[in-house]
Amino acid sequence: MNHFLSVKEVYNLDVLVRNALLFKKTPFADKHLGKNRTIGLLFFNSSLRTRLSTQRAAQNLGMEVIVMNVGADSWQLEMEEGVIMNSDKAEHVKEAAAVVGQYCDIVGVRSFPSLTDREADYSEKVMNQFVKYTGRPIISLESATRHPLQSLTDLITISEYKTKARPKVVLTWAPHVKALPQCVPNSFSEWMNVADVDFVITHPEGYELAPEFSGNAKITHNQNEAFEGADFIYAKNWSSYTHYGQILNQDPAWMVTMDKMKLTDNAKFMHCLPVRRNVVVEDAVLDSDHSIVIPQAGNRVWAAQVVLKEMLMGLNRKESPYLF
Ligand SMILES: NCCC[C@H](NC(=O)CCC(=O)O)C(=O)O
Ligand SMILES: NC(=O)OP(=O)(O)O
Repeated sequence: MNHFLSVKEVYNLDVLVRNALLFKKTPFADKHLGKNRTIGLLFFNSSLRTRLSTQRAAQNLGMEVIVMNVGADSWQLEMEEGVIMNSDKAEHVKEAAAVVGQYCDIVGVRSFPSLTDREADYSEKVMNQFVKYTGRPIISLESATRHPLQSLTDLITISEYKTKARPKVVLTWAPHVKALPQCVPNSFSEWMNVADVDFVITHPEGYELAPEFSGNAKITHNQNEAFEGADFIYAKNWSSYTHYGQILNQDPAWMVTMDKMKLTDNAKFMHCLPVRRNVVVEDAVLDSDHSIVIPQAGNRVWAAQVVLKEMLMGLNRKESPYLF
């Protein structure tokens, strides 16, 4: 694995999930692999889980970790090519990314979408600049359109908790007070569409995801119908893709409640977190046995660790091609 930006870089999904669960049993089995290797984690946006779990995963592999809140601590970066840099942005990504590449063997980047310029966001302008100029393998820590470490975690968690060979997995839109990215639902859909699950998406009208992500999923505007017989309920708010970045609906009737969970086949409740209680999902669900959001977040470590292991093995192969 060179870069990790989407499910497309994954050669064998089943093996990746199985190896992640092996790390859960023996976290330090590959402690030697990251010796004298450094990962740099660059955050343009806030994070709790991604930052700590990736750091922990790297440490489990024996790596050194450097973290920077680019949005707050370093220079503001210019992402456009060929511009006159007379605004507030002091440094171009061409230099910044290349310099970070001098200090690190692998670089992680978190950069949310603007939600104002759909074309720029969906062309992954920022992430691609880092891929182009860092000269190192890049791991997405949530980009403008995807959150692959989260989706791998979700697949690992579903594999762990499923009680049927082919569970029914429902992605449901839920209300929110802010306009949020489509990354998590895009990415979740992309991964579920290649996994062995019965995948259903439910959302109000106007919240259709980009077709490249929703793919062949069953889509319904009837949330109750979607919940019937479900084994997993995955809740998430997102802003509109078609009316780009807008909030079209804040109807509290879309909140996940205990009454709705009763329609399911005793489903597990999942959310990537952070979650707003009693807006997205009511307390009663989050505090019940339905909720697996904490072990789900715990699995972020094993997802990051299995991806970093693949990347480290790739680096070793490149540097010592005759040993492999
Ligand atoms: N990394 C996981 C989700 C990050 C982001 N959520 C948020 O920004 C929530 C912010 C709030 O609730 O104020 C999102 O939806 O993509
Ligand atoms: N789920 C997730 O990515 O959480 P953070 O935004 O806290 O990293």
